[in-house]
Amino acid sequence: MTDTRPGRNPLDIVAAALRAGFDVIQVRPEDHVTDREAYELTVRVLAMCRELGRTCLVNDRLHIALAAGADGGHVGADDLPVAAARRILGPDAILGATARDPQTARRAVADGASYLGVGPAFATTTKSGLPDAIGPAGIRAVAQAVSVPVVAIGGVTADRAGELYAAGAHAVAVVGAVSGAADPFAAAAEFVR
Ligand SMILES: Cc1ncc(COP(=O)(O)OP(=O)(O)O)c(N)n1
Ligand SMILES: Cc1ncsc1CCOP(=O)(O)O
Ligand SMILES: [Mg+2]
Repeated sequence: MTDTRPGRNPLDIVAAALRAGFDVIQVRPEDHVTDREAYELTVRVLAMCRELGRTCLVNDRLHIALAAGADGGHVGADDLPVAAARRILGPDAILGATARDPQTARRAVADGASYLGVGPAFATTTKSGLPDAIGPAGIRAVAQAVSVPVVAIGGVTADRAGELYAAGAHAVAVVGAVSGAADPFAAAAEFVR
């Protein structure tokens, strides 16, 4: 996931992550990023993904996903409802939804989510205002409740990704462990390894 915090260089980090072998990039423009900036970032990330046959999603701002021609989007509790997001993106797009418990997860899938982002798996400082970490057990509870892929998110490090896969995660989503690393390529490669 892109890191648009001041002082970070999202494009360089995306390039490193793709070179290391990440399959999916989610463009996640934070609130201070204008639509124009988010669109331009998405167009550039999408071009990098297309060159390598990787997938590009856009968080929250589905109009930008559509305008840029991205593969889909992701919505959470403060964003468009999943069913509305599905109507906007159409039947074939990838649509992720955030869920922290089995009930929300089942509802999101019934409403059209094609994968679920589940967390925070562990404590994180990347996003404020999050509930307590749910740990591998929380990931397992959701993974057992649905048949779509579960993506564990929040405080994920390469060291701890294995616990999440063992709990039923299909993938992990990462911001800080790659973007905050002294060597983002090496950090991303460690995840892939
Ligand atoms: C893969 C994935 N999982 C969860 C989220 C979080 O979405 P949301 O809860 O809407 O929070 P923001 O990312 O919008 O701040 C995600 N983006 N991706
Ligand atoms: C957007 C979001 N939602 C739950 S945790 C999180 C941030 C993930 O970032 P990091 O990988 O740095 O903990
Ligand atoms: Mg959101």
